[in-house]
Amino acid sequence: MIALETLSTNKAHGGVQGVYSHASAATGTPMTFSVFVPDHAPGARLPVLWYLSGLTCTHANVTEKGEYRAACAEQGIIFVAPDTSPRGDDVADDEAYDFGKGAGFYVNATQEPWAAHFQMRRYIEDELPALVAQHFPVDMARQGITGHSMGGHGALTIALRNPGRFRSVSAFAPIVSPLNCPWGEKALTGYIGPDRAAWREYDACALIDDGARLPDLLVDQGTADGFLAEQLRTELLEQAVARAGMPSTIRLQHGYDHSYYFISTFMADHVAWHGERLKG
Ligand SMILES: N[C@@H](CCC(=O)N[C@@H](CSC=O)C(=O)NCC(=O)O)C(=O)O
Repeated sequence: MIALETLSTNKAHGGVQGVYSHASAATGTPMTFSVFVPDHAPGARLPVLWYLSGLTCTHANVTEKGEYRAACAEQGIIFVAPDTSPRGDDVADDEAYDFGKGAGFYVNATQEPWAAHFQMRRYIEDELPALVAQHFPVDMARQGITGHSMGGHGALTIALRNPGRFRSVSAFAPIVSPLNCPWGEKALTGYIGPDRAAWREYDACALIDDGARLPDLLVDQGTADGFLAEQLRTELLEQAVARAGMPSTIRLQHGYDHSYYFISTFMADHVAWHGERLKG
């Protein structure tokens, strides 16, 4: 069994909100994540919703500001929030907020100096699920995934690359095409290198164009989001799902920005949407 250190636990909405740390083989660093486990019958196994956070975040942003616990308690869903990058003094970094620590982009870096620790795809796709399955009462046949901004990009691309693994997929204000926005071009050039063909497995629109499909999809995007026009480019996802004939619900929410005020407003909707698909 992989060792897990409990950093804190607090009773909330009848369940337990915990924060945990472990030594990650994928990143070669300690990694911290949070888990909310609703109250449940002894021996019961609950569905799990993975939430991937955006640029500059740790597990703490959504844990403190995401307002998911009441909805998860009602739906009986375990909510897991990982960090967004490896951390530590020997981990490469960049002065900018959109590259390096806090900006792992859910990729396996191949370029130096990033490759040694920036293996967030492997961490999120393989290592953390195995760890969570060992330590928490999850039913791994009932997984959903969501995320915000860079984390929305992570949720979409991980789900598209792993058909059948997630029964439900949603996103809040996701980066939909790193090939076509400055955040994505900078991060993928740095982590993966200049060959843009190698970026396609990290681009939701390219994955859909290349044949990947989801059973359906929920996206909420605020119209007053300052990143919408240049970075998020929701219209590219609308075009990709239309080309593919892929069922999706992409909602433009009038007047909402990119913050956790927006995320927390629609969090219960997303948890309920996942709950419908994760039942039984
Ligand atoms: N500091 C930056 C903006 C950083 C930012 O807005 N981060 C978002 C995610 S953006 C895409 O991944 C976030 O979730 N921040 C944490 C929070 O608690 O709000 C700037 O000044 O432009």
